[in-house]
Amino acid sequence: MEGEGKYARELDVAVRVVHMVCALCQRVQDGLVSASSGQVTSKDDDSPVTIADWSVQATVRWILSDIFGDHNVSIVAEEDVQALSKPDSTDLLAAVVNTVNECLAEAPRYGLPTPDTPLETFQILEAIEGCNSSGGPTGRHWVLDPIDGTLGFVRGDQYAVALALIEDGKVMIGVLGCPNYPMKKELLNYPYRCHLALSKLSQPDPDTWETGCIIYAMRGSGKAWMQPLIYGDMKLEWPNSAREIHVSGIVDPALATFCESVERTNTNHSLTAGVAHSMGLRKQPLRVYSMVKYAAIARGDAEIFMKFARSGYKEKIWDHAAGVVIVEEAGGVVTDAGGRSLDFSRGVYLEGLDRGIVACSGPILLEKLIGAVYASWDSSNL
Ligand SMILES: Nc1ncnc2c1ncn2[C@@H]1O[C@H](COP(=O)(O)OS(=O)(=O)O)[C@@H](OP(=O)(O)O)[C@H]1O
Ligand SMILES: [Mg+2]
Repeated sequence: MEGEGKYARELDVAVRVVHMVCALCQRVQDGLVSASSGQVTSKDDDSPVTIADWSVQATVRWILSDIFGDHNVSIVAEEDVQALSKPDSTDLLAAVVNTVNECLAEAPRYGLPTPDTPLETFQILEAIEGCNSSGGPTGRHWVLDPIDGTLGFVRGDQYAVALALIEDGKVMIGVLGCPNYPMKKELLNYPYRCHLALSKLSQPDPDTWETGCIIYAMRGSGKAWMQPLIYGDMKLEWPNSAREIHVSGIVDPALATFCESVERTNTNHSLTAGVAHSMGLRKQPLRVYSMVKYAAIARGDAEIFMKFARSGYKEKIWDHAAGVVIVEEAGGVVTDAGGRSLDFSRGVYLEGLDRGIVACSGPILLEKLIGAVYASWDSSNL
């Protein structure tokens, strides 16, 4: 099991807290999908943010600070309090305060501490603001994407909660909560809403893992693990049916599946189509929101992931850290398009990235993929 090693305590806490906030997210997503409007706010860059983004960030900060000590915890995370502090955001802020307190009240079921009294608004704002570290080459930094794939989240589709721990510039542990990624991989092939409609007709069955999963790994263990999400009144009992996961053994491009971003603003679909053609991939791309794509590679449900953002866009560490260590420990490889490892030591951004990010189930496919990127690059219109 994963219970040994320098980061055993951190991993245990990280897995528990991700389980807990996934339940929060599912409640909010159910509400969003059935509500008509008014629950999604736009940030200054026009990207969407919901009460779940802030609530997850505040909850994770409170738990990590309580367990490891406020002054020992540095967190690099996606959200700030700007939109939440506007004069017309009172209802939004009240909803966040409620959501965080509801979630923390459940903490003992996850083996986590709970506050003696509900947190006050200022404490919750402080917790969100307290995640403003910018990482760097030395020391320990937690990296959190409270909701990765916010578009998928608001559309009732795939999203992930991603928590990683970086020490001295290296990602040492990664946890991905994928509440809408059940055991059956076929379900990734069509919008999650369809599955949701079907599964609402019956109670989730833990043996078929219909409720989604948590995936995690510790650097150097050579292992990656998956647990089913708990639901209803269940208590998180370690090891919670954990099972080891591994990347796919497929090396023939004709049999390989590649996955990529849904939104064409986030990746260049015509470039990836050219690369796919050049390396002999035959299957249709699997377009999935969020870091669930890394989870798909680690679980062996897909063999290749590519992301080529438009030039000028800088990738953030919270969109990749957890996924990278999980894929690597599950037996896969993640590099930039020049075959170099991603550098998590340079702050909030993945500086020095050569064109884009690729992940493969192994070195044979990676070599072919990088060759195909070189062959396709000049004809792409980036
Ligand atoms: N222009 C642009 N180019 C590239 N990447 C961008 C861009 N804008 C945003 N982002 C970041 O991409 C994150 C979502 O990536 P995905 O691969 O999951 O995309 S998609 O949702 O499937 O379309 C997304 O994460 P979330 O904000 O957590 O959803 C962003 O951090
Ligand atoms: Mg993200």
